[in-house]
Amino acid sequence: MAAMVEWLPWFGSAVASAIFLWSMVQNHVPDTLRLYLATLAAKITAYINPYLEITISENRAERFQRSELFIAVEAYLSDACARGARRLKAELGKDSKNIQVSVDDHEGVTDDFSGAKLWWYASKQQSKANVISFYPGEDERRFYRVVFHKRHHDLVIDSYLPFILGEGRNVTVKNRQRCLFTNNANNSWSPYRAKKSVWSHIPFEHPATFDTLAMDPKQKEAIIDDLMAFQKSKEYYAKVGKAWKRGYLLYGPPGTGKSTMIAAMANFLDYDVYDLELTAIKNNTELRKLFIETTGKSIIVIEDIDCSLDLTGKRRKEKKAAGDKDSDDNDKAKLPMEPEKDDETKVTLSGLLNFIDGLWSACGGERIIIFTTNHKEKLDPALIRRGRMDKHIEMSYCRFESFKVLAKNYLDIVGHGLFSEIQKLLEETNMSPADVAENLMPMSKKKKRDPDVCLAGLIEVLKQAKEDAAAAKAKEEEEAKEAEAKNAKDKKEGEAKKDEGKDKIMEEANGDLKQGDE
Ligand SMILES: Nc1ncnc2c1ncn2[C@@H]1O[C@H](COP(=O)(O)OP(=O)(O)OP(=O)(O)O)[C@@H](O)[C@H]1O
Ligand SMILES: [Mg+2]
Repeated sequence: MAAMVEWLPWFGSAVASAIFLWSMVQNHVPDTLRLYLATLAAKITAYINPYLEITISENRAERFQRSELFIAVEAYLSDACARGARRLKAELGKDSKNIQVSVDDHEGVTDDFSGAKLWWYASKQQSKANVISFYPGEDERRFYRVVFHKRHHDLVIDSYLPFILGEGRNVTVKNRQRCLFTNNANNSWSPYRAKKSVWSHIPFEHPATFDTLAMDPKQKEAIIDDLMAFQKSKEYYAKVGKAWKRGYLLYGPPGTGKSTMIAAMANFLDYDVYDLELTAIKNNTELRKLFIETTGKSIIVIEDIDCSLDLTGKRRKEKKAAGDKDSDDNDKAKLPMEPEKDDETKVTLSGLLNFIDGLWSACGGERIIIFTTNHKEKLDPALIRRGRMDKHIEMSYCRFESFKVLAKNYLDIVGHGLFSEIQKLLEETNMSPADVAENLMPMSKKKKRDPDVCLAGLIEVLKQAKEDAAAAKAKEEEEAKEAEAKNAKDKKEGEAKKDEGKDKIMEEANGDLKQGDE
């Protein structure tokens, strides 16, 4: 069938070309008759061969670039139709460990679309250009050709090819090697280097998933639902005129799984991760450049936002207004000709807000922004108000529900005689999942992870933590009491001094009055 599809258009074209050539060689035939014969040849071709063909070649006009449509067709055919093909070829995907299977050259594949039948085949031809190539196969031009009945012309152009482009892009995204990007320090940006040099990247291979994430199951389910709703809401965001993005604030004590949650989200959504180090950015312009260079289907992360952003402008002004002695002294110390210090970060709150509000994220859709912090209360309310950070997620200390997930992950157990004691202790102690997990890892001498040993060890650690917490609390209370007592004493002494002063003034006044009477 594939061979027939391949030769059918050729046959029609050959007949038409023969007629046309014959007319051309008959020089004595007048022009009008030649034109008539050419038209006739085209009509005969159409009559004999009612099929049209569209060729999608690999190379774009710009050199060394593959046509996006070609890549999409390749991906689409390998995913949707390749099962019908008998000859496939396998290659190691670019920048990836995945093996990618596609339709082999000269192999035909059929596809159905809205009642139309389409025949695809892949092929290649030698480049006619006189170029010496250094790599084997470089002078070959690969192409895909689709053949269909001419009555489906409009359907194929208006619906089928756009459909293939969309589907192919989805498959390409699914098959790509996801990456973890980090921003380079400004001095490594170069106009001569590739566009992406503002970010460096490595393959993203974090194993965390929502199954391995220890947290309250209801909270976890709500987050998964939220992410799924976001992913499916392209049309909704377009309808309400909002950039297709969502902001999450993850807050909680160290070791409660904020970074792990980000990895789980990226794995769940199949997104890249851009880890933005604000302290390496000099100003808002650089921030903008970095954001523009991010791609869709990505999570942009700013970890420990309270530490990395001084929320400059506003806070400095506030400090000065309050007569901040340090900053005044610094200003005075500066010599008039001293150049401005250039290396401190000048990313401002408003620069960041601009981005979050959609100005910069509007250059591409499907992005998630995540801030993490250990101190939510330290953040400027403007930064985390709903609408900017749409969802605030608290990552809390390990309670029994979270512990059960860790026990399943680390020890492969869902129940144990020591669970009830651990449950009680976890309610009475604030221990992070990171610390609990650490105690579930030790191996026995037989190089095995023994649940009895690990859980008994965890109980000991929890008891110790409980005692430490109680001792710390008692100490705190004692210190508070001492401070209170000192305050009360100081107050008493102050009042006594005040009374003494008053008595003295009265005595002096009385003395003055007596002298006056005399
Ligand atoms: N909720 C959790 N579920 C599963 N593992 C966790 C969880 N919390 C912590 N861990 C384990 O502890 C380690 C540290 O956790 P993680 O880096 O996610 O904490 P964090 O909240 O980001 O801490 P920090 O505030 O210090 O950045 C992880 O590698 C993971 O193995
Ligand atoms: Mg972290």
